[in-house]
Amino acid sequence: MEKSYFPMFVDISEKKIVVVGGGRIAARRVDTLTYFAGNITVIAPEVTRQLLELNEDGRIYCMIREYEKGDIAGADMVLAATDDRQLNHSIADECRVLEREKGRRILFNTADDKDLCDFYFPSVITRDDIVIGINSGGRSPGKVKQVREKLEEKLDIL
Ligand SMILES: C[C@@]1(CC(=O)O)C2=NC(=C\c3[nH]c(c(CCC(=O)O)c3CC(=O)O)Cc3[nH]c(c(CC(=O)O)c3CCC(=O)O)/C=C3\N/C(=C\2)[C@@H](CCC(=O)O)[C@]3(C)CC(=O)O)/[C@H]1CCC(=O)O
Ligand SMILES: NC(=O)c1ccc[n+]([C@@H]2O[C@H](COP(=O)([O-])OP(=O)(O)OC[C@H]3O[C@@H](n4cnc5c(N)ncnc54)[C@H](O)[C@@H]3O)[C@@H](O)[C@H]2O)c1
Repeated sequence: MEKSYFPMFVDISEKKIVVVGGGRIAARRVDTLTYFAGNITVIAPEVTRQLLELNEDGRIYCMIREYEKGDIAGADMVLAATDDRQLNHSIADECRVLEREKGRRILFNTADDKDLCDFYFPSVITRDDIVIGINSGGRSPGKVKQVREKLEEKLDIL
């Protein structure tokens, strides 16, 4: 049976979030996360201008260097979004080892392999107190984007 993912609205305001990678996808996700979370670290040798600005404003903390094993040790949530598939996968393994050996509970997401994710990154619309999350269970991310754009148009005329 095809799985569907439950839209659970979770308090991540004080969770420690580590994002590995600082390109287009990481920047898009960090932009969304800053609305919900106050403890975000980005680790990458190269980061987008948008991420640098968030760092300068003190909204996130950027470590401008390559990922090193152990960087995720204290994290509650980890997003791997590098263009190095092997690295993304080895961070997934590192999370699983920390869980097994240290009893840690880390929510892991990687942008390049839906089968390794504990959760999927949603498409998000925020309007005043309303938060809308959209997801297709990993089957149609392109369609999810279109639905978000259509909903935003409708909300704009309300
Ligand atoms: C919602 C959004 C959030 C965000 O990313 O911010 C998001 N993907 C978005 C867009 C998008 N993704 C892709 C394209 C180009 C192709 C196309 O057009 O189809 C576009 C369009 C674009 O970028 O324009 C390619 C892609 N996506 C995934 C893989 C890997 C795989 O399937 O295994 C690959 C191949 C990568 C490769 O080539 O290696 C996987 C995932 N992408 C997810 C989320 C998760 C649940 C998705 C769902 O709900 O089904 C999931 C499962 C896991 C995760 O990443 O959390 C965002 C729309 C935001 C918005 O605009 O509102
Ligand atoms: N889930 C999605 O929506 C989606 C959509 C398109 C692509 N992708 C996947 O996401 C990946 C990233 O895409 P992008 O467009 O952001 O790529 P990008 O090339 O813009 O960025 C890659 C980032 O990874 C960083 N990086 C590389 N090696 C690193 C290391 N050793 N340690 C830390 N950071 C390192 C780079 O410095 C850079 O910041 C793609 O390779 C693709 O597999 C996912």
